[in-house]
Amino acid sequence: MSKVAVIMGSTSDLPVMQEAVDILKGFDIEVELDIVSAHRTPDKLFDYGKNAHTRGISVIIAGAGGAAHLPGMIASLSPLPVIGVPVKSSNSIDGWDSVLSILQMPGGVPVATVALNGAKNAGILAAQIIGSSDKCVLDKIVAYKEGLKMKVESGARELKNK
Ligand SMILES: Nc1c(C(=O)O)ncn1[C@@H]1O[C@H](COP(=O)(O)O)[C@@H](O)[C@H]1O
Repeated sequence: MSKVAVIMGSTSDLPVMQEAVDILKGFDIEVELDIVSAHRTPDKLFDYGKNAHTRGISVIIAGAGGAAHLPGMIASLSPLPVIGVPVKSSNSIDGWDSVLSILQMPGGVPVATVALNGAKNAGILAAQIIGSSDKCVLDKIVAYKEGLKMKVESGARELKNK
């Protein structure tokens, strides 16, 4: 069974990153949660990036704020797809520091960057990557999208009846 790693630079990122965990669990996808910091725990970062694929992990979601080097460094070390979540941390320059650190990767080392604090979309994207080769997960994504459509339609009906 496929597993997604959700890692972040600090426990202070957890309120944002929890949204990725919740949506993945909603798709019945196993999650490995950890704190890894390129700046504060560089040895752990190297070990994590080099070995994640050997533990049955299929996708890595990495969230960090400020000078957010974690997603890019993990992408440099791992052969797995990495989804980066820019986190608006308390000391940030309105989140732009994190967005630009994660977004502007050099050629050859992609990080699929979602919106600021966009951990929920990171979780959905990870599920879609797994779903491209796992029919069971794909069916759950189809049902999820159907739910989104029904919600909009019921909102539109309510509006018409006002
Ligand atoms: N950007 C990074 C990295 C890294 O990129 O390795 N490690 C921690 N941090 C970020 O520092 C911010 C403040 O962290 P603290 O709240 O622990 O001071 C967090 O948003 C974290 O992701």
